Amino acid sequence: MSLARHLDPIVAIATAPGRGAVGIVRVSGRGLVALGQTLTGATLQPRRAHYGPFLAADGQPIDHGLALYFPAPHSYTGEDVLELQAHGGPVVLQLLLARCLEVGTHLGMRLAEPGEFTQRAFLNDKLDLAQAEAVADLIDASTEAAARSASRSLAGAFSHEIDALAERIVTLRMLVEATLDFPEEEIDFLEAADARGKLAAIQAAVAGVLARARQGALLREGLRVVLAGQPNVGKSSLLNALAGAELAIVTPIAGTTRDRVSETIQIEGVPIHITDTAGLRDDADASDEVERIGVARSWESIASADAIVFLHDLTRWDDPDYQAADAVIAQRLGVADPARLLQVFNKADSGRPLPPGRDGLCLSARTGEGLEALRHALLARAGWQAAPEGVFIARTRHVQALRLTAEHLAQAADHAAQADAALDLFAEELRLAHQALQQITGKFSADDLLGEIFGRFCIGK
Ligand SMILES: Nc1nc2c(c(=O)[nH]1)N(C=O)[C@@H](CNc1ccc(C(=O)N[C@@H](CCC(=O)O)C(=O)O)cc1)CN2
Ligand SMILES: Nc1nc2c(ncn2[C@@H]2O[C@H](COP(=O)(O)OP(=O)(O)OP(=O)(O)O)[C@@H](O)[C@H]2O)c(=O)[nH]1
Ligand SMILES: [K+]
Repeated sequence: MSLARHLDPIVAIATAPGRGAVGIVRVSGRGLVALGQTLTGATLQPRRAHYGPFLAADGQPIDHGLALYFPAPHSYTGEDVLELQAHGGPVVLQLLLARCLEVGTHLGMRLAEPGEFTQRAFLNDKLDLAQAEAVADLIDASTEAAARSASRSLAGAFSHEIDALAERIVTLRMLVEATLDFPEEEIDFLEAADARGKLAAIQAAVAGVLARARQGALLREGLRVVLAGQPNVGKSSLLNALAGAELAIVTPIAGTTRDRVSETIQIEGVPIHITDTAGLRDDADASDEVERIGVARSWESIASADAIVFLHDLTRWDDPDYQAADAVIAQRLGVADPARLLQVFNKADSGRPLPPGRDGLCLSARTGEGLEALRHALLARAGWQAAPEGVFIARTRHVQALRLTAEHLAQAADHAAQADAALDLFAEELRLAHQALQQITGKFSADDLLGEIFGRFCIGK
């Protein structure tokens, strides 16, 4: 992105759509002193709230509110930032937005694209890429633990770990590359500098960060669980019992929306997206298109689920029709990876034991007995183990970059282990490991990656 382009002032409503006590219109760019002057009729002091009118073209106030001016580089974006904090009505905010565009025409003022304020913060080195992503993850967090972790990542907890690893790889690379210039010393180099020992220590550190990033990604993405089973086995009752006081904070983001067939709960702060697959049984004789689509969706959620809870009814186990219908579902679920399947027997309060020859968890959605065991089984299936305090938020992208780093380091170790170790190959693997690691903080990244990351932000962020 050229310098000239990211100096174009941008403007957006920063607060959520709809009515609110206060609403903010935010501008970032250059030449904002004059803009503030025209809009408020006053000379704004840096970083000091100014109360007064926001003026329309005819000199009449659109509203009275607080104006805040942050001169570059000491602002969120690193550019001049002007905030108009008005009364939070949609019409007031639209009028202010239009007024900013009007007054800023000669500056090239335009509406901001989603994530563009944060993208500018990234381009101006206010935030690295992992921190910028954490901004979005903080806003989208559906549990308290996810929000706390995102906040830690935003403050730099994750980035610092990555930078420290990168630093250690750089030190080793410098040693190796210095030696490459003196071929006669190559033979002794690996011994003298304890390159193998240093590499092993870095590998261990990468493995540690990778394990924590996996936990962070789990906090962000959550676990997708599908409830499968015949009608009346107690799927809804189980969902309600699990939800109980543990409903995650529900947000309007696609996928965490609570509706008839899907709900997000939390277990130890891990978001658990549960989908009920009502209608599973009927797909063979689905009577209409709507039903067929419903059934197809059920199978889609099963295909993409991290865990499938196959629920059975202990009180009907002796009924041959019930068993036959269960077998049909079992057969269809059998195509799914058996490691994802949890066999769960409901209505244990009836006093019926686990059917002979069957393996699974017995519980009662009615009394709550056995629920704790199910919660633990779900978390274990997810691979959750960390205490939320030590966790930073992370994304699949980060986990993949760390895996790639670990692979290149392992390759480097292989080269170093050979009797006639090829130092140039060793050096090349270290370079690739370093590059993979830097993708996380965006010090090495492709433009299309940036577009993809910032394009998913909400408008005004
Ligand atoms: N009104 C308002 N509230 C907000 C934001 C905002 O843009 N406006 N934020 C937007 O996301 C978040 C806060 N993020 C911010 C980050 C840095 C700076 C800032 O002025 N940084 C300067 C000075 C730092 C300092 O004094 O220590 C700098 O980095 O140089 C401001 C807001 C949340 N709350
Ligand atoms: N005794 C006993 N009855 C239960 C238990 N859980 C659910 N039930 C009863 O079983 C019946 C069916 O429960 P639901 O939760 O509606 O079952 P479902 O699987 O969601 O049913 P569909 O929505 O038709 O698929 C209700 O009468 C519940 O009260 C339990 O743990 N013990
Ligand atoms: K039901």
